[in-house]
Parts: sequence; structure tokens; C-alpha cells
Amino acid sequence: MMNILKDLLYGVSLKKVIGSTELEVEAICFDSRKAAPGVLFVAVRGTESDGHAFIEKAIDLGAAAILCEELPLNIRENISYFLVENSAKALGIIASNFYNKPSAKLKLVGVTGTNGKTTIATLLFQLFRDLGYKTGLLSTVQNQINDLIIPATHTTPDPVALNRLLSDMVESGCDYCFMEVSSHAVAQSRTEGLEFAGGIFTNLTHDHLDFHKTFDSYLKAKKGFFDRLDNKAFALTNVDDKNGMVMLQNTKAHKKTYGLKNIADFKAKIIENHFSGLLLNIENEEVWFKMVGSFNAYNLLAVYAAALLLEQDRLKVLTSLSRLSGAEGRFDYMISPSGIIGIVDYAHTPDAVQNVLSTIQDIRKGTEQVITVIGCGGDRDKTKRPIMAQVACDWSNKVILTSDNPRTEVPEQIIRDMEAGVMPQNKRKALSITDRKEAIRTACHLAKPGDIIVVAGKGHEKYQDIGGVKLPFDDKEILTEFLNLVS
Ligand SMILES: CC(=O)N[C@H]1[C@@H](OP(=O)(O)OP(=O)(O)OC[C@H]2O[C@@H](n3ccc(=O)[nH]c3=O)[C@H](O)[C@@H]2O)O[C@H](CO)[C@@H](O)[C@@H]1O[C@H](C)C(=O)N[C@@H](C)C(=O)N[C@H](CCC(=O)O)C(=O)O
Ligand SMILES: Nc1ncnc2c1ncn2[C@@H]1O[C@H](COP(=O)(O)OP(=O)(O)OP(=O)(O)O)[C@@H](O)[C@H]1O
Ligand SMILES: N[C@H](CCC[C@H](N)C(=O)O)C(=O)O
Ligand SMILES: [Mg+2]
Repeated sequence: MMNILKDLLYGVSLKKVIGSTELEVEAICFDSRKAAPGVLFVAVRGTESDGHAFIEKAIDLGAAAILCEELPLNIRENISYFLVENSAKALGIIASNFYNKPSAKLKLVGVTGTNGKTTIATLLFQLFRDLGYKTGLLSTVQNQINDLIIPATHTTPDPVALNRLLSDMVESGCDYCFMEVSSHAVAQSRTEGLEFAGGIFTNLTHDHLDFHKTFDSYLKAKKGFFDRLDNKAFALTNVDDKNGMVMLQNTKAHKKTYGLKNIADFKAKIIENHFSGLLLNIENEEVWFKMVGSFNAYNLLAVYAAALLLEQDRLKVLTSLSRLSGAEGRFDYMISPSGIIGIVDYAHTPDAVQNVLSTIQDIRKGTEQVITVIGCGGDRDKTKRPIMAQVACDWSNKVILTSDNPRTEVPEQIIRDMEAGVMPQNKRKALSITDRKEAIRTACHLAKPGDIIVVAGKGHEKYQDIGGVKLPFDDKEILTEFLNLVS
């Protein structure tokens, strides 16, 4: 590991230096609570607090050097200080230097967009494993280095954790890494300093407006990822999405498109769409896939296109892709002994809810009832709550509004925010049950053979965060249990 200060700072533009740059540092730290002797403390301005307020505390715990945007009034002896314009960006570059630029030693592909990131990154990971490559994955569900699973705390880890994981992938001989790039990560420069072999854009719809404030700044965050790709990389975009081409406006990367409707470099057509899977025509090849739903035709096509841009054999790619089932908790399908269908899905945006429910409308036979159990996360975008409830009501016969992860909010208040989206004509369809387990139980009791229960919003999650405490909770396990009970 490279840890002499002047090597770590390579590529960072410094406005002012106080003290030695020859010092050896033990680690990089951006949270004073984790400071230890010999670390370089990077003061980052956050959403809750300002890292600059903790510089003294970091030094008290042993920090040997400080990187910041504003020098403290009290400059201490024997401590090195570095003044920069943007410490979050500097942190990304330093973290990459610390681990010897691991992103340049493998082919790193980033996936960004509102929905579909986990699905695409996971399918690419599974595909490249199947094609025989050592591969890494950084995703919402989990991080993975070949067969080793490492739990994930974020969709995109912080820069230090991210570069450490990439470095472990290089150590394990990985040729490729597929990672999700969240809009938070771009806005907070978590991916600064990384060298990408390619970037993929899925779609852009309503989410995270609590954090980005406007749709425009959300769009800019996503676009920022493509703006930073270099001319050796590819930039693959969904041409059917309204903002697909906007993403590529200022990129230096090779521009490539995929789509089902518009003219594109990579094209596909849906031939058949069933609960058992999709039959697609991809560039004149008809192939059955296990993945369900028209939105997955986009995901599969993006994966196929990326694999070809990474110079893989077309037929081998299609053969392998046809066997894959994607990420856990995405359109996870089960059927009870009495014939009730249960689907667990991670849809937690209005667009995802509509996609999942409209897919079900497309493929169901006609007379069955669709019963949707849905909640919205606390401490997240409040404006999506009434819209998600409205979409759920518009596309279901019965809707049970319930809790997702209330986090620090009052669960009943979140449900009231959702209820505001239930239109008068839909009132008789909706009922509210705060306890999510009770809500799933009720859906199972209401369902008759042939009916379809959709439990949306938590997908693979194995917990429910109530009041900041994560209690064990698993939609799939609970649904399986009740479906068998009522059968
Ligand atoms: C809103 C958000 O993204 N917050 C992330 C952010 O925290 P922050 O900017 O709010 O940090 P802060 O608490 O204001 O503190 C500012 C700085 O002071 C430091 N500090 C703070 C307190 C202290 O005593 N000492 C100290 O040094 C902090 O370490 C930080 O460097 O930076 C932290 C360190 O990287 C993250 O852990 C934290 O993620 C929180 C836990 C989170 O829930 N993030 C979610 C919203 C998120 O990032 N989600 C996206 C996916 C969304 C999607 O599905 O698309 C993700 O990539 O996971
Ligand atoms: N291409 C797509 N277009 C629209 N909706 C999709 C698409 N792919 C998946 N979805 C829906 O969005 C949900 C989330 O999918 P996925 O986990 O792949 O997205 P994500 O972008 O990783 O989400 P997150 O931001 O939470 O990490 C799925 O459960 C499904 O309902
Ligand atoms: N990564 C997303 C996931 C949301 C999933 C949903 N279950 C919720 O808790 O809101 C976020 O942090 O916004
Ligand atoms: Mg994800």
C-alpha cells in the first residue's frame, strides 16, 4: 500500500500546504470517531454535519495529517495540513492512490439510473463468472469477489471501502468488476479517481428528490458519471428513455445505444412475455430468458450489449444469459399449493411499481385479482409516497398500505402521506395496516386460488428498520409461510 503523503496526494490540486509531505500515514479516515494514531483525516462537508468541526477531535485521537477546505484557526505543531477546493473529490483520489489505483488493474463497469442497476450489475457478474472469468460485484444486495460474499451497507460504498474492495478483487485475480453507481455516490464524489472501462445508463424517473431537491439536479448527478468517463471507455445508454441521450451529451467515451423502440446499436424485440420468462429476439436471434417482465428485456439487452462491448462471444453470451435468474428479491415468484401466486419485488419508486404491476397485467389471464402490499421508506423522498399509492391503486384490485422501513419517522404518518394519493374512486380498494407482517397475512387471507399477491418495496432486505433498530424481517419468508398456511 502506498502511504507516503506526497504519493497519496498525487493528482490532488493543493491550494496550500503546511508541514511535511514526507510523512507516512497508516490509513485514511473521514470520520473522526474512527480516527487513530498516524491517520490522514479528511474533513468532508456532509448533509448532517461538517467534518471540519471534528478536526481537533481527530488530532486528539492521533491523526498525523489533515486535508480540508478551510484551515482551522489553531494550526498544531508536527501536524501536516493540506488545503483543497473540494475534499470529497480529493478523498476519492487519495483512496485510489492508497490502494495503488486498483480500478486501473481490472475492467470496471459502472451502472447508473433510477431502476435496474442491481439487476444489470448482478446479471453481468453472473454472466462473466459463467464465462469463466474471475469477477467482482458491488451492489445493493451484496458485494462479491468470485465466490466470497461481503455484506453491503450502501449501493455504492464510500471511497475508502470501495477502493479497498477493488484492491481485494485485484489481489484475487479479478479481470472484471461490475458496480452500481448511485446518484448519491456521484453527488458525493464517491467514485472520483476511479478508472472505468464502461458506463451503462438504465433510466431516469422519480426518486431521491429529498436529497437532490430537483429532478434537474438528480439528472445532473447521473450525467456527471458519464461526463467523467475517458475516451477509452464505452458509454452505453437506453435510447428509449427520455433522458438517455442527454446522459451522453458531454462524454468523451464511445457512445453506444440500446433500445426496444427506437433505432439503436443494440436492438431487441419482445416476442412472448409470461410468468415463466421472456422470449426475445436479440439481433435476429430468438432466445428464452428466465427473467420476467418487459422492463427486464431492457436489463437483458443492456447486459448483452455491455458483454459484446467487452469483446465477449455473442452466442456464448446469449446461451449463458438465458440460464440466469438475476438478483434476489426482484420479481421473485412463488405459487402456493392452492394456486395463489406470490411475487416479492424491490419496486420502491413510482415507475418501478408501475412497471411491475403493468407487467403482471400484461401476462395474467384476466379474471384473477391483483392484491398489492406496499409501503414507503422513512427518512427518504416524501414526494414519491402519494404517487406510489396512486399507482398501486390504479394497477391493482386491492391495495394494503403498510410500513416499509419507517427509520426515524412515525409509521402512521408515512401511511397518511401515502393515503393522500388514493383517489376517491379507489378508496374502496385500499386499506391500511401498519404492521407489515399483518398486512402480508391479510393479503394471503383475501386471496383466492389464481389471485396474485405483490409484496413491493423491500425485495432482498432481511430486516425492517423501525426507529433506527434493524429487526429481522424477510418478505419472502413471511409470504411463503402465510401462503402455505392458507392453502
Ligand atoms: C445522505 C447520505 O448519502 N449520507 C451519506 C454521507 O453522510 P453525510 O454526508 O450525511 O455525513 P454527515 O453525517 O453529514 O457527516 C459529514 C462528515 O463528517 C464526518 N463526521 C461526522 C460526525 C462525527 O462525529 N465525526 C465526523 O468526522 C462524517 O464521517 C462525514 O465524513 O456519507 C456517509 C459516509 O460515506 C454515508 O454513510 C451516508 O450514508 C447514509 C448512511 C445513507 O443512508 N445513505 C443513503 C441515502 C445512500 O447513500 N443511498 C445510496 C443508494 C440510493 C439508491 O438506492 O439509489 C447508496 O449509494 O447507498
Ligand atoms: N429496467 C428497469 N426499468 C424499470 N424498472 C425496473 C427495471 N429493472 C428493475 N426494475 C424495477 O425496479 C426494482 C429495483 O430494481 P433494481 O434493484 O435492479 O434497481 P436499482 O437501480 O438497483 O435500485 P436501487 O436504487 O435501490 O439500488 C425492481 O424490483 C423492479 O421492480
Ligand atoms: N437504496 C434505497 C433503497 C430503498 C428501499 C426501501 N425499502 C426503503 O427503505 O425506502 C434507499 O436507500 O433509498
Ligand atoms: Mg441497487
